[in-house]
Amino acid sequence: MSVMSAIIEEAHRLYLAVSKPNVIVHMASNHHGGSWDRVKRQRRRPFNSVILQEGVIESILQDAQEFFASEAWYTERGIPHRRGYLLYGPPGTGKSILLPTFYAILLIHSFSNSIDDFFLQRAADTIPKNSIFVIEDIDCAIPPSDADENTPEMVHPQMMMRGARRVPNQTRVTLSALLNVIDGLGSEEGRLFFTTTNHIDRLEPALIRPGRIDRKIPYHLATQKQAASLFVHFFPPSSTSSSGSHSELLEDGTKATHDTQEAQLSETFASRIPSNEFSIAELQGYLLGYKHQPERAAVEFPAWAEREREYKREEQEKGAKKKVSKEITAVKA
Ligand SMILES: Nc1ncnc2c1ncn2[C@@H]1O[C@H](COP(=O)(O)OP(=O)(O)OP(=O)(O)O)[C@@H](O)[C@H]1O
Repeated sequence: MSVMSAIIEEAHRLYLAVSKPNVIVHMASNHHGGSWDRVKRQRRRPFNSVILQEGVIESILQDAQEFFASEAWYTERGIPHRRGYLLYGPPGTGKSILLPTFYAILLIHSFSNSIDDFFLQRAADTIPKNSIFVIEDIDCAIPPSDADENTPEMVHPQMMMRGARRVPNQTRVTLSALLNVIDGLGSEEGRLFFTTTNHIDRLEPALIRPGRIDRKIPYHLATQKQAASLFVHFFPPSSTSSSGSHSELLEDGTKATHDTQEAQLSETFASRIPSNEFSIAELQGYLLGYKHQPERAAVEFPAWAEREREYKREEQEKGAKKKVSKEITAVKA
């Protein structure tokens, strides 16, 4: 082996050693007209920290593994070796966090006037091998078909949380360019393509037809079972087993084991969660206020939920008033 190839092999070995526990995230940037030059490394998220309905993660993984193992099958039949997944559902349900469970991803995650057809095509042409291509919030990729010049702005779904700021809707990507990019993904070697949306109903049917999107995976607001899992994730039995403080608060007394106490607390918490009303992100926000107080976290949710509902009602009313006054201004003008 030549010195040079030994060095290359060693560099490769080191790269693998360093990168494995991490996800390498390349983000599309327009510094050089559409390249993947913004790279960050983040810890690979363990699959078991993503709390989805039973079997969802396993089925995606199995599907992806089978896809990578069947390159020859695709080639023999002349079918592009590409597989597309659409993750759709309300904000804060875990669509984005599933992605860093894979090893390397390429991410286009915010569409603005800096992204146009040229940018998109160039980024797609330079996708490194063995990476997963992700377009977040694909409904924001192209302007809505009913947009007119009087629709100067829209709310980016990720901005709909508290403190939301309106952002200009000036994306310059066309549907045909987006379709070309997705169709071109299989032209070299196997590509997994993931995209997410909060609004599946707003997507052009052509964008999600089979062959472009092969699996549509719905995400939902939290069930009681997911709420219980999240609670256990926050307060694993081992983290509090040395502290006996919470045992006094349990109704059935002192004889219960710590594991049983934890299980009881998570059940208590889950029983207070109305199914399909709050997202996991919202429940997580609530639990963060009780990092070291599992007993209080388990029982105080209803009061918090009432305040949240009130807040959302007020926000909705404000939004409705704003819309009416905008319409009045438009009619006057
Ligand atoms: N299913 C879940 N399991 C574990 N944590 C979750 C889950 N859903 C949301 N979270 C937590 O909430 C945060 C937001 O989640 P994420 O960004 O994946 O939501 P999203 O569905 O992509 O939202 P959006 O549609 O607004 O982009 C995450 O950082 C994570 O900590």
